[in-house]
Amino acid sequence: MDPLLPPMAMAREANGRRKKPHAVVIPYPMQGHVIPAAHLSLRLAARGFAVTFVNTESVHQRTADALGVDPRSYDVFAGARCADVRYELVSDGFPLGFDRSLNHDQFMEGLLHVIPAHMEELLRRVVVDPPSTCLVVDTFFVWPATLARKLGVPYVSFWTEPALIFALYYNMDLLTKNGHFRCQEPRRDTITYIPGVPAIEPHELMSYLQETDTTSVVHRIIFKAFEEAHGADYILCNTVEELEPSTIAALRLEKPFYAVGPIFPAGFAHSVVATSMWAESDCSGWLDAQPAGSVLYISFGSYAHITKQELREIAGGVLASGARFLWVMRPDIVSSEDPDPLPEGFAAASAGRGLVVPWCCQVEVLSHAAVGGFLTHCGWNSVLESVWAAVPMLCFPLLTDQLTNRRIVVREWRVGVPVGDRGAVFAHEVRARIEGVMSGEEGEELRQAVRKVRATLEAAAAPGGSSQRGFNEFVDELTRRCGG
Ligand SMILES: O=c1ccn([C@@H]2O[C@H](COP(=O)(O)OP(=O)(O)O[C@H]3O[C@H](CO)[C@@H](O)[C@H](O)[C@H]3O)[C@@H](O)[C@H]2O)c(=O)[nH]1
Repeated sequence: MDPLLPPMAMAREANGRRKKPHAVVIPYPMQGHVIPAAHLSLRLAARGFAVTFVNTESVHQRTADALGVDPRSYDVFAGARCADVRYELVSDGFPLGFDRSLNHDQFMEGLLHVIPAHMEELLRRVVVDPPSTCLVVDTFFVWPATLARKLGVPYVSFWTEPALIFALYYNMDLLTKNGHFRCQEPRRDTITYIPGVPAIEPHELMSYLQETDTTSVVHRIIFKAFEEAHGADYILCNTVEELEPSTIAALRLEKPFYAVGPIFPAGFAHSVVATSMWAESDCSGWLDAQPAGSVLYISFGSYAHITKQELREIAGGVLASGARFLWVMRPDIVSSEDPDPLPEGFAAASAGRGLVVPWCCQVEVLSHAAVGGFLTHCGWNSVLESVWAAVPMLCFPLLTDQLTNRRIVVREWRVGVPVGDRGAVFAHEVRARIEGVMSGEEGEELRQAVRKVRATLEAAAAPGGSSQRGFNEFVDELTRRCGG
């Protein structure tokens, strides 16, 4: 009996039964990636996998700090006691006190050049029985196919964004060949040649594919990560088959591709795992006191920054609209060096109808009856959560997939409206859009549309639905391959 095997696996081996398959789940060390990976882990554990979940020491420390608990004795999965999830930590190469938000590019260089060595060391320790193990690793990492091959285990590439985004990155060579990417003067006409992808405009591409300087550290990460994705054995995606059928069908010609979304906490608004990297303010008392559907929820996620000028325009629009609002003002939203970036006088001018907090439990807020609209940066988790809560969106994408996600929200599903672009967002437009969504006829149409998309998500997630079937197929395949 191998003393390093998880206890459940040992018990089964001793009983002479099949070994449990072992999934090592490694999220990208960012909030929007850790949350779905944690819930995916619980799902895998519920289906008979022994799971090892790997957080970076930094994410771990921040989660413990957010909860006010001692990081030395804390396990993110402590609240999910019966789940067979072991919790491991790995260094990302930087000291815990290093400000990864302020020093973004330096941190990214670490993810490109330093973390792979730490991951290899960790995996050599936790992959004790390669035939029963698979790596379920975030697609944005630059090492998983290479390391999986070295260790003799399959690489499941976990994609936390829409299939559309995966397809565009996966086919960067086609974009390059056709002159839409990686050239000084990219073509501006519609892109019609990516397999399975409906016609898409260049300005709807992810921000990194719109940039002409492709030497940035993020570009280098994306190029390497998708080289690795080409070597993946399986793709697991937080999307829904019915919402992206042609794209998923085309990707299936390349790889086994499983659409298993939306990946949420089991009860949606209440999670048994604590994943927040900022302390959550309790907004329920304030929300309880607001009329149904009257509150605009505003948040730009965990990663992107906005400029002070953009913030000023948005704040001006929010004030002028007269709407009630709950605004998540992440302490580094402009920069860690400017923790209070709202315009002077904003608090006084909005007293009595607005609440500004550094962080909250977003799924709980979106589920509250008082919330009637979501001004969002269109991070994919936020989009899925907003649809699930049947809340229409006002879209102000900041970077990366968010620009493409806006197209899905506004043009494909018609469950949201745009409110300007980077560097071109204006208070009068923000005001008009808020009024339209919160109280106008437009809002009613959007609410009807969002209920329809929600029904699609719900059907996919229900027993017998496409995402459940996809997950079952994935579990069966991995159990067959890793079940000993
Ligand atoms: O006050 C808050 C704000 C956010 N959240 C949660 O944090 C997550 C944020 O995820 P997301 O909306 O996807 O935004 P980002 O944090 O910006 O996520 C990154 O990761 C996503 C998934 O890959 C990408 O789609 C985004 O563009 C990328 O910036 C969601 O689950 C929210 O519920 C909270 O719990 N409280």
